[in-house]
Amino acid sequence: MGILEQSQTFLSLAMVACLVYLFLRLLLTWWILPTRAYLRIKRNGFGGPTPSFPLGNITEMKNSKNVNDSSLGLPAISHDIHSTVFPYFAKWQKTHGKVFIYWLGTEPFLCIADPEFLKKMSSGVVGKSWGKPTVFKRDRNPMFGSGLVMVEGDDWVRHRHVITPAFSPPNLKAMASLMVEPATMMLNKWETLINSGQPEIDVEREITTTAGEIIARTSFGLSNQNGRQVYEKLRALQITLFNSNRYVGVPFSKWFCLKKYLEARKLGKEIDQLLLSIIEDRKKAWDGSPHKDLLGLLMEGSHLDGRAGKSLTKRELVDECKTFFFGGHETTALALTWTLLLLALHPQWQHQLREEITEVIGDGDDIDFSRLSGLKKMEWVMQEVLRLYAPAPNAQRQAREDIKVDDLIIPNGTNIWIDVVAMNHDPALWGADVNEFRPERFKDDKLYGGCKHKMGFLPFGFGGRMCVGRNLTMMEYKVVLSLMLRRFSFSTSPNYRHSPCIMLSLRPRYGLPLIVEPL
Ligand code: HEM
Repeated sequence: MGILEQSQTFLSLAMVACLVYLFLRLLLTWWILPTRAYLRIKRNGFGGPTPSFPLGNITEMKNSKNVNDSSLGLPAISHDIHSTVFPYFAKWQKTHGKVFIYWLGTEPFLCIADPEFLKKMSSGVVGKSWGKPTVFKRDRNPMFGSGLVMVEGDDWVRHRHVITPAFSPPNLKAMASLMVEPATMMLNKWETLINSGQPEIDVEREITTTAGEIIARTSFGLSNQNGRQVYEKLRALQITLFNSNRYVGVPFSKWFCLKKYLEARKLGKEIDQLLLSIIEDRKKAWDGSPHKDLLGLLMEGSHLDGRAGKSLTKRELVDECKTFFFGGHETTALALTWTLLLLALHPQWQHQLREEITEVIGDGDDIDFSRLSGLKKMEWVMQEVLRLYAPAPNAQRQAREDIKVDDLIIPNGTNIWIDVVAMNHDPALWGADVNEFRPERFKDDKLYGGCKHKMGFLPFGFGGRMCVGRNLTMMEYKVVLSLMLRRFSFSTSPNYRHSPCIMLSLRPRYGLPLIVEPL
């Protein structure tokens, strides 16, 4: 055999070896490991719908009927939404109970809507020992990168250690003033629209834009051109990622929407560059007095000197800015949006809140931020809205060790999906009036609203990984709602179609048109 033939044979063998290796790896990743994990979980006796390869239960999920998708207008409004937003979970729960296994592509998930099981499962696991499902990390990388939502272990401890002080009450108070201008601009625009004969306003779209502007100001500032560009590109990234019909967990699914994927990657890189340039500019201009936004506070907390174990790198700061934007903007906007729907449906509560605002913070143009904590009824309303229409409809985890629950073992690597909406609408936890809007249930029990189990109401998650931005949200909610209720009253529009749906968060599928009238 000549040298040429020998090298050709060698190349062919090498190619075959590569293909065999690739095939075995894929088999291992998509079939053997998940099946092994599944069998280990199933050994505990959990049931669940039968999966198929490679979609798991996705086909059934996509084909499930949204039973309340009403085009019937107002009479059809029901707050009993679990079977509307998660029809497949509602169905599987009836057959398999409140803890069962379902599959996203080749990834098995343990779905939990039983607070006692959740309590037992999480009691021995500290924040740093929880993982986040790898399959979501890949999917959401352009949004969160290695930000707090996704990091694990000692990295999570380090991030949380630097980030938590930025959300301290004095820092939040300084941020409150950044919220007033965008909210007032939105309200001025509403007044102009009403004066020009358009009293019906899609408040969801308006509030989402304003909340985006607020979170951008509070996260990294919008005072220079780069800040504004980051904000615009972050919004474009969000639309790009969530307009694609994704098949999370399905092998090669990324390639089905390659164009969107490449677009998101390009936007992601541009955003990173802009944020890096903001960080560099601030570093150069550093005079010891930090900007009062979150990035400024994190840079101060990090000193950017690379002290191991105590600081965040520039790359990590970039990811945290993106995390605040994506974690904090839509959730808060949706809390406000659903509040306006419920207040429009319950004018007596609208009236009560307006009275409270006048009593506690007065009815001038300014807001004394130190008085916001006196808005107690507004807090009950917020809690009740988060219960009926949880903007974060689930919490997710991945076990990083075997977890014992009584005689059962949740094996290392198990993906966990906590069905918050199911628990919030469970009559066994809340009583027969579970689907009624009754903010007063939080009067004597401001944290749990009389829920029969302390793990049954988790609007901001649980344990060490509970939402770091919850006090910022509470402040924004009070500032923006006070400004709105001082100037306008809200009533329902016949054009509203009640169809809550999940697009990462829980949102009104067709927006929220309301009739807005100046007071
Ligand atoms: C109504 C508004 C909000 C809701 C309903 C909400 C809900 C949640 C939930 C359910 C979690 C997961 C907790 C867990 O896994 O146990 C979470 C985590 C998180 N949230 Fe929020 N959130 C809101 C607003 C915000 C805001 C305004 C920010 C930041 C500016 C923020 C930043 C974060 C971060 C960084 C995490 C990750 C915490 C960690 O893993 O240590 N959130 N949030």
